[in-house]
Amino acid sequence: MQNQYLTLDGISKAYGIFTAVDNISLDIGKGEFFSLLGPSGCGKSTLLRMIAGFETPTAGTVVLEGADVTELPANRRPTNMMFQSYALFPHLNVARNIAFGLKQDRLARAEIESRVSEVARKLQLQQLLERKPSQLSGGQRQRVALARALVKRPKVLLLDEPLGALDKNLRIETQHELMRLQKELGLTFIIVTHDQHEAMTVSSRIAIMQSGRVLQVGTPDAVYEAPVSRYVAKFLGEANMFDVDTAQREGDRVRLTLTGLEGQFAAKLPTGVSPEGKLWLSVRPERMELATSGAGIPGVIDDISYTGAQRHYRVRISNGAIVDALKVNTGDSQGFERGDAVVVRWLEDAAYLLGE
Ligand SMILES: Nc1ncnc2c1ncn2[C@@H]1O[C@H](COP(=O)(O)OP(=O)(O)OP(=O)(O)O)[C@@H](O)[C@H]1O
Repeated sequence: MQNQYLTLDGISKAYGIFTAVDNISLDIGKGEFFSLLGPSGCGKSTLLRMIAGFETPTAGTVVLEGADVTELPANRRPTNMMFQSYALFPHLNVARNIAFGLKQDRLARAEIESRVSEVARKLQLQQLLERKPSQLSGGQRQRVALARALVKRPKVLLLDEPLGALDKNLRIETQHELMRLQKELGLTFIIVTHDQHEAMTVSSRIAIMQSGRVLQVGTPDAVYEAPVSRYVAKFLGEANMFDVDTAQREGDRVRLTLTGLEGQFAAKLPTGVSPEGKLWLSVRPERMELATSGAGIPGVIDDISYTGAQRHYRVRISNGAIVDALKVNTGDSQGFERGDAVVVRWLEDAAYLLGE
């Protein structure tokens, strides 16, 4: 990771007896595009608001560039939050909306004008400065909301579900726009999202949260390829889970038997974890191989769905469970038909041993 820039050390936030954020420690590097990812209510907004200074932690510290900012109010921190576009002032034009925060800070008029025109140029808003928010498209409103946050020249930009209001195509376009801007400006972005695709697309690293805690932190690749638990694996896409009967550790690998299936299987252990309690062997659907014969678990194609780019096979295997296999549509193969007898198998490095 890059240099430690923003450090959260043992941060908690309790509301009465309810703990929304529970003892989180994180190091975020300068220039990172960092995502807080988790389901509704897991505490990601509360954590972001503590970084911003809108909430005070009940325990722990926030250190930015070596300075403890835990008790500093939001307007005195070098952070700024981008709010959803519906928070724009409807009666002010784009230029005035962007300038609003700078006026509040009592900057000189010439300084305000030059900053507004600079940010308008970066966000391609020059032609729209006289318009009111109601005269803009959703995507344009979003850019104004972003301009309003960036014009204050924060060192860390905080974004809480910034693209939630956009339709799918615009959302993808705006994700790329955000990535471009983040690189161009060299700023640190911290984004809150419950959308795993979004987090995977934009982030240098992701923190996956559940019930006020961080379960795993890593690059999109690392968390997808080597999740530390069943929960993380399922949250970041699809995963086949085979019930484990017995597990025997051999270094960073495990020898396994699986419920209702003959023979021995092997899996990797996620780094730094020794899963306990109920265990599963996990294989991603795109790593699942289907063949007509040879070694593997026998099964029958139960259902096929075709999504254009991919074929999704549901295979009923010999212990009665359903296995999902995804195949890229290369156009040159007919694939399998419903009712075909197949064997399913995977390369050993595609399998992980996971606990709850
Ligand atoms: N001011 C408050 N008083 C009491 N409880 C709160 C307060 N703010 C948040 N909470 C609770 O803390 C928990 C975490 O809320 P938070 O908004 O951080 O979740 P989130 O992960 O951002 O969810 P969402 O994606 O739905 O916004 C929730 O159960 C919420 O009800």
